[in-house]
Amino acid sequence: MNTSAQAASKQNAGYRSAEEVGDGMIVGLGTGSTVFFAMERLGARIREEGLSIAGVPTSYQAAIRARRYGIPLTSLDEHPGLDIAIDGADQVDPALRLIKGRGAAHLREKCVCDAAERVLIVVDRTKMVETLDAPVPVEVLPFAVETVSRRLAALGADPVLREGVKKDGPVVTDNGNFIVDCSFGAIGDPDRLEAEIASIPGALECGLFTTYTEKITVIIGEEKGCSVVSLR
Ligand SMILES: O=C(CO)[C@H](O)[C@H](O)COP(=O)(O)O
Repeated sequence: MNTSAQAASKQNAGYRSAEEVGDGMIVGLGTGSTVFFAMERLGARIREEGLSIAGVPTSYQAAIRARRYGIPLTSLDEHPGLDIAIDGADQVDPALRLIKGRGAAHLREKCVCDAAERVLIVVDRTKMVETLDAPVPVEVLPFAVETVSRRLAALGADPVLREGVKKDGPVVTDNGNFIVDCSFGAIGDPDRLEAEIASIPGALECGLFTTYTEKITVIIGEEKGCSVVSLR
């Protein structure tokens, strides 16, 4: 898919997801280029229709974007139950299991996903795969980065500490932790792998999302229009 087709697909998915948001809702706001289109459209609905919502941002980047689009912000402390969350993904399999975290925001994104009644995942078609096989990001307590990396290697990964692009040294997340990217190749049993990673002390959260499939709706943006997939 060329870049302009991909941008149009992301925009269509993002805009479509914003139409699912109703007056008075508390909305989880994911991180990434696709969900930013959703925020842009939500901002337009606030201005044009008087839509009244508040968003819980999953990163500094999401908070900055939401403010720019005029979306009032709140927190999980104030709203531990969210009506809906909108987020992107790096890969989606036919059972609606996800790999997330290219933007290193998956720890907060998982908290928001867990707190939401419904979750809209906005992607372009390149993200839809038969088998999850992208590197799985793991947010790691810096104190334990070596022990966690050893345990991840024992699970079959090739763990790589994520380095900054416009910064020397490791990427530091919004929570003050490191990211270790783990290539496992094709992941035969994502549910088990997520549980195994969760059992490692110091591995704070991984980018596999396997337990929310029943409340997820995937909006797949196409160059023209969208298709919608859910298990319900
Ligand atoms: O998980 C994420 C950030 O942690 C993003 O949602 C995911 O990387 C998709 O991003 P994009 O919409 O820019 O392709």
